[in-house]
Amino acid sequence: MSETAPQPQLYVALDFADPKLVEPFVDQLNPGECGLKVGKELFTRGGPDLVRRLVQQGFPVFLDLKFHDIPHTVEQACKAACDLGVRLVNVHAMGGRAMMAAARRAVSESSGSPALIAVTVLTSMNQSALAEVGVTRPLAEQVSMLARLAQEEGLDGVVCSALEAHAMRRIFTQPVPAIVTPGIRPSGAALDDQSRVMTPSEAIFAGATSLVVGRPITRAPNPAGVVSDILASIASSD
Ligand SMILES: O=C(O)c1cc(=O)[nH]c(=O)n1[C@@H]1O[C@H](COP(=O)(O)O)[C@@H](O)[C@H]1O
Repeated sequence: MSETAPQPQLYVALDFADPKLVEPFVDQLNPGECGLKVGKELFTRGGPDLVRRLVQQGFPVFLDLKFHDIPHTVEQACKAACDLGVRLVNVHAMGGRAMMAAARRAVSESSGSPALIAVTVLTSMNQSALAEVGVTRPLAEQVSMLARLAQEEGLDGVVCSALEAHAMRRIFTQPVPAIVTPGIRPSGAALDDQSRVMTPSEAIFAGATSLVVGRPITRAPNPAGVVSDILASIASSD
């Protein structure tokens, strides 16, 4: 198991269509309070230089590219991700054991110390969406099965919904596992395309170690205020 840097309790998902919107948005946030998540949309438009700039500004960065490919390709992609100096990288557990082992090798051999986590079942999916892709096992069991595979291959944690966080704590027994939960909605916020959701304080209480929150922050009139409110609400659930 690698020695990884600590993870922030909150990653703000920077799902912006235009990279020019990132700088003024990020200027409102404090690297001591939250990390930033760069996903497929922003990375495809903004590229690695944008990620490097966020790292240079002192933010912990979660490069959320959910690699899912043959083992060699994922190994090389993970090396490239680590070279950017990010704090957290992810792969899809559905890529299988050999793919996760290749990712583990790449990240362990990198000079940085990002945590490597596996996406289990996307938080946008429910039981019937899972059945449509041929998985008839109960959703929670599917999450646990994939998490066990990831744990056996030495990954540092998982991405799952907060509904499964408690079960993940029994699978990842290291002192500081990375149980990263998107699908977080402050009470009353729109669900958007998320299915398996919890509020920030419920998620931390359930065992999540880092929350991923996008639209409830990025679309708010006062994003820094929402960040403060979320951090205050989880401080009492630790
Ligand atoms: O890996 C992820 O970050 C992720 C996994 C998952 O199962 N569900 C999920 O929503 N995400 C990401 O988390 C973010 C959630 O954004 P909001 O729904 O706007 O809060 C998006 O950037 C998603 O790509």
